[in-house]
Parts: sequence; C-alpha cells; structure tokens
Amino acid sequence: MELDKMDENDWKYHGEGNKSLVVSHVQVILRLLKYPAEDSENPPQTAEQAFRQIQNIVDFSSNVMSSLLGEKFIHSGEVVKLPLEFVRQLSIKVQHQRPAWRCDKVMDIYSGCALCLPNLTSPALHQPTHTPPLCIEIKPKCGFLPSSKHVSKDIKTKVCRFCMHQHYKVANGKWKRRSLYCPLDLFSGSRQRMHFAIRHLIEEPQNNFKIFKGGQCIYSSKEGSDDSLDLNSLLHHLRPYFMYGNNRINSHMMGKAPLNDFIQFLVNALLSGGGGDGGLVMDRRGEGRSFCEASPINKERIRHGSQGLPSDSVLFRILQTQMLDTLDIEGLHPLYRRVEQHLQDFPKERYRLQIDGPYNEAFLEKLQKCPTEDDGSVEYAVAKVHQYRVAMTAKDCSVMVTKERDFQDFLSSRPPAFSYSVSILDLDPKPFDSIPRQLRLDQKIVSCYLRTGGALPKGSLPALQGIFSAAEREDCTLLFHPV
Ligand SMILES: O=P(O)(O)O[C@@H]1[C@@H](OP(=O)(O)O)[C@H](OP(=O)(O)O)[C@H](O)[C@H](OP(=O)(O)O)[C@H]1OP(=O)(O)O
Ligand SMILES: Nc1ncnc2c1ncn2[C@@H]1O[C@H](COP(=O)(O)OP(=O)(O)OP(=O)(O)O)[C@@H](O)[C@H]1O
Repeated sequence: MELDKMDENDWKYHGEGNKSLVVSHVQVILRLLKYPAEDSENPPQTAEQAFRQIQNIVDFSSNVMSSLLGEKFIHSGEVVKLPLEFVRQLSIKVQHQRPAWRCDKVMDIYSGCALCLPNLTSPALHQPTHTPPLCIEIKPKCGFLPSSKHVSKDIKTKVCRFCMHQHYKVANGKWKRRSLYCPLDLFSGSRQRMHFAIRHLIEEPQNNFKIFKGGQCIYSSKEGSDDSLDLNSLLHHLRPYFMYGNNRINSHMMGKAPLNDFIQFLVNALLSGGGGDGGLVMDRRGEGRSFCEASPINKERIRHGSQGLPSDSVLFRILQTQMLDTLDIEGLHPLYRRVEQHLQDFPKERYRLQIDGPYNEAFLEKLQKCPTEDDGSVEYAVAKVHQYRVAMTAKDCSVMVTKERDFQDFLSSRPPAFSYSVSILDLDPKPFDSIPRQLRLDQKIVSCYLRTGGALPKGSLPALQGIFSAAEREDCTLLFHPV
C-alpha cells in the first residue's frame, strides 16, 4: 500500500461496529475510529492520542489476547498514517452506505490514523479458486453462566446474559424481533446443540451473524428493518459450496441440504484446531451447569451428551478467556472502586498499574499471576480488573470462518477436511472506565427480565421462523454426516 498514492475510489465500504468503520481494498482493510457525532467539529482527541489508541489495540491483540486465544487465530495488523485529504474524501464516499442507526457516530477524519489488517473475507492471492471464498462471521457473546458467590439474583445462574439481554433489546427497540440463539448451546461442544444454535443465528442474525462471498456481505440483518431475510437467495449462494457428490441429490431434504451441510461445516470448523484437524483433548469442566433455561432446546431431547470442546478449538480458547471473569460484575465492581480510590489518592500510579496500557508482557503477567485470595491490596484489585477487561474483550469478539471451495468438493460425498481457516476479530481493549457502565447495564437487563417474567411482546419472534420444519427442529441429527 503506497500511502502517498491513496485514492478513495480504490476503497469500498465494508462494514462497521460501535467503535470503528471498515473499508476494504481487495486484500486489505482499513479500520478507522469513530467519534460521537456531537464531537465531529471538535475531535475528542489529538492525532497523537488517536495513534496511541490504535497502537494500544495492536499491542493488546498481539501481546495479550494472542497469548490467551492462540496466535494462529489472530491478525493484529499495524497502525498506518493516511493522507488527511484521502480520509476526508473516503468519509464522504462511504456516508450514504452507512446504516442509519450507526450514524450517531462519525468517522474520524482528523487524525489520519487507521488500523490496517488483512481482509479476511477476500481470496488469498496464492490460492486461486473456482468460486470466491465464503466467510461466515459469528459474534458468539458470553458462553457461560456465572457461578460467583457475588451474584445477587438467582436468575443470572439460570438464564444466560445473551438470552436475558434479548428481552431488554426488544423492549428498548434495538431489535424488533428476538433471536432464539443461545451462546451456551454454541459453546456446549455438543454437535446437536451447536447445530441448533447456528440455525437460530440464521433465522435472526442481528449483529451476531454475517455471511460474505468474495468480500461482499450477502447475508445479515438489516437493522431496524422489517424486511424478511431471503432463504432462497441464501440457498442459491450456498449451493455451489455445499453439494457433495450425487448421493444426496435425490434425498427428500435436497432443497435444504446445502443449508444443513453449511451448518455442519461451521460446527466442524468451530470444533477444529483452526485448519481442519480436530483436537483430541476435551474440556469437561462446566458440564451440568451449562444449560440456559431460556434456550428453546429441550434438554430431554439432546441425544448425545456433550464431550465438551476440544482444547485447541477456537471456541474453547474464547470460552477460557471469557471465564477470566470469575467474580461477575457484581463481585468485580467493589475492586474497581478500590482501584479508582487509589488512583484518586495517587494519580501517578496509573502508569505503574498499567491502567491504560502499555499492553505488554508485564500486563499479561499481572493478570496471569493474580493471587487466588483477596489480600486487600490494590495489586490484587488491579489484576482482577485487568482479568475482567480481558474477559470482556473475549465476550465481544467475533470469529471469522473462511471456506475456500476446491474441486475435490464436487467429487467427494463428504465435506473436505482442510478447506477452511478460522480467525478471531475485534480484540480491542475495553477501557477501565467502562466497568461502572457494565454494572448499570447488568442491573437493567436483569430487572427487565424479571419484570416481564421472560415473556416477550407479540410479533417479536425471529424473522425466518419456519425455515426449519417442526420435524427438523426436533431432529437435526438425521442430517449429520459421519465424522
Ligand atoms: O455490553 P454488550 O454485551 O451489549 O456489548 C456491546 C455490544 O453490544 P451487543 O450486545 O453485542 O449488541 C456492542 O455492539 P453493537 O454496537 O450493538 O453492535 C459493542 O460491541 C460494544 O463494545 P464497544 O463499547 O464498542 O467496545 C459492546 O460493549 P462492551 O460490553 O463489550 O463494552
Ligand atoms: N480483518 C477483517 N477482514 C474482513 N472484515 C473485517 C475485518 N475486521 C473487521 N471486519 C468487518 O468489519 C466489521 C466491523 O469491525 P469491528 O467488529 O472490528 O468493529 P467494532 O466497531 O470494533 O465493533 P464493536 O461494535 O464490536 O465494537 C466486522 O463486523 C467485520 O464484518
């Protein structure tokens, strides 16, 4: 990338989240910071601070998250300084493609800083394929129920945060329909439960599920819209990738066979070590308390008990990192207050305690060497806060599974074993100051759920409810390929 020859016409709008806007150019993406729209005249930070913020993201990803999640899944990227005129023109160019509900924030056009990363949705140059790669992005969210003694509401140990949060989001109009996806099913390691979880993501993707083909987003929720999702169009896109051999073509399920093969492909990728080779060591911790009472899956109908997640799988690594939140926000908040008080008394300690970085090996060591018991020290409190922030990042990251379709797919009656890669995105550090907001949100979510008794307004069921028949809902194991 020649920075002095940047032309906005070479770049296209790719997507955005709450904090950043992404533009793509074949093999690379630029991830630019966003600011609240009211700050658009006066940027909230200087160019040096913006550079530092993005360098912190790179350091956090490469020195901290990479060690916890596994290097093979991570692309940390590098900070680049772009010509300001290019950034201004780019901002004008992409504006009309941005979803209205994200326009409460504007793209940073003042610092010229951005994070440059490989475009995970684009074909690798050295691997020319017959069809463009298919990429599936899943934001799995928190995959366990808290067991901390600090949890004050029993419901938090029975219904997972995502399922409770759905009620709050529908009640507040963030989404019109509820998703039946439950992260505890996805993280269960049970193929049957994972299969159901992915079906529910397809039915109501929200911001948890997207499909890209050749770099273009072909399936996602249109936020705030009533448009129903087009299953036929999805099947049309999937067919070239998921029609193995002839033996399935006459089956009664033929119409939806690509969809079931697609789901099974995803289950395999999520259970594998990242390149097709399933790990053998299983994690059995947490079994028994890994069911969410709000999940639509009937416990009694689960045919095969979970063997747990293979220890080298992407989901295992994410779950282990999420579980660094051992105290729950209710147990963590008093420790946050201890640190906050200490910083008020000794402001210069902020740097030694690495509250805002640097995110280096010493930071990682602080959180890994945290004593098991609270000795009343500020060091203990800081280590727990660091652990919690790392867990927050793991609860908010996304997994990208990329499938390259090769010729072998057509000839074989089974899915090929080595034709995909798995990456983890969005590994930004969560600010120290976000902890009080976490506590307030937790309280709002729980009280909303208790107030409504877990009931939702009429008409708030998923957009594609009904893409799977009653029989399919009861039994997805019929469709499994042998593994
Ligand atoms: O708090 P949550 O669980 O709602 O997560 C927020 C996400 O909402 P979600 O529920 O996934 O729709 C939220 O996603 P959306 O903006 O809703 O797409 C952000 O990822 C937010 O992170 P940050 O503040 O931008 O660093 C996330 O905030 P953090 O809690 O990670 O700070
Ligand atoms: N390396 C990448 N390759 C391809 N697409 C990417 C890449 N990084 C991000 N994206 C796309 O851009 C979108 C927005 O990026 P990202 O999730 O990092 O934004 P964010 O603002 O940090 O999100 P959040 O709302 O979780 O804070 C992603 O959902 C994904 O579709």
